[in-house]
Amino acid sequence: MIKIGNIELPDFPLLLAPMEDVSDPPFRALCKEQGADLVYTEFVSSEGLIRNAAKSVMKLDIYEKERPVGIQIFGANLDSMLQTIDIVEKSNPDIIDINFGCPVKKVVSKGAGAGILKDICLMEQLTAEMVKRTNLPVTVKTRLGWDHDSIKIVEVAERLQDVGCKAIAIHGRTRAQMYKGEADWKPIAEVKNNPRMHIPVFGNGDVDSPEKAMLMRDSYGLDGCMIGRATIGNPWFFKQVKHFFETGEHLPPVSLAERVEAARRHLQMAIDWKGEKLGVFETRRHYTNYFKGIPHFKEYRMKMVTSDYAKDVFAAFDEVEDKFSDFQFA
Ligand SMILES: Cc1cc2nc3c(=O)[nH]c(=O)nc-3n(C[C@H](O)[C@H](O)[C@H](O)COP(=O)(O)O)c2cc1C
Repeated sequence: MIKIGNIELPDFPLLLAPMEDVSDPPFRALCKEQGADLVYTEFVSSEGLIRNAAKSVMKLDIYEKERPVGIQIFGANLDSMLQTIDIVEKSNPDIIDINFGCPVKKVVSKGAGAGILKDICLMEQLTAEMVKRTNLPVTVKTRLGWDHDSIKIVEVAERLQDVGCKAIAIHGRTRAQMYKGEADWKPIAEVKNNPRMHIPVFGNGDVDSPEKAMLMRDSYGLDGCMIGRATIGNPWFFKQVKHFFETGEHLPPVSLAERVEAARRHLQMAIDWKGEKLGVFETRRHYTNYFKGIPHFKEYRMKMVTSDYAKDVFAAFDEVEDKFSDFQFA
């Protein structure tokens, strides 16, 4: 069993990575149903929350059925981050996660996200103060370092642990790499193998098959696996990995009927959550992913993403189900 504070997770838990514009409550709920052991919100701006910006506040919504869930926040200003804790606690998450890994310029230029990897003392101080401010477990998601020459992830992880961080998820790339090249899990294994390390160390980066998840578990000895891109349009990935762990066999490809059903449920949950107008709008970005591989899908996608009314989108789902009932996904 793996513990994050008092939260108990099974051995080698599978975590849904925080993903902007992807990890919304309906998607997280679908991933949970398919075997995700812990899910995270997309990152939420501390400055946005303090300004009470509707877009940021909405990201704090969670469903009971998706627990345990971590709300991920980012920022570089200590006062703002502490105020943010008070706001986030009202949503009653199970975990507060700090984003020390976002590589995008507009975030790092303010010293937030991966920008903080240039100032390990501030990273440590922010974590320490946030831990003191809340009774919830505080976890960190970060990258290997700012660039290849400045990787100090073993020291960083130990310092964060020593100030009370309860788990660390590490993306095996530096900020300089952005998403280029391959994720390197060796430095993550070094963090795990540090005899002083006792909090869970989760690996992240490029897990896109059950075999790779198994490699992370068996060859790198990590405590769990955080999965991002492989789950986009594919919440079934968690079930596929778990099935492979249990049987050594692959599940058959997900059928069109299951995909249509997931898209329907995603839309319905979004409507119940935000109302028809916003629910229809916010769910549009997911359709390409659910139906990836269908030939000449554009015509149907256009119907799904240009309509303002749920009934038209549901009708487009029915049409896809009808038209492509024989289509075999890879
Ligand atoms: C569309 C997208 C949005 C992302 N948003 C976030 C985010 O909000 N917070 C975060 O910590 N990482 C974010 N990431 C990074 C992922 O959590 C993860 O670290 C990265 O994709 C590598 O894992 P993967 O190879 O399993 O996708 C995002 C990645 C993608 C593809």
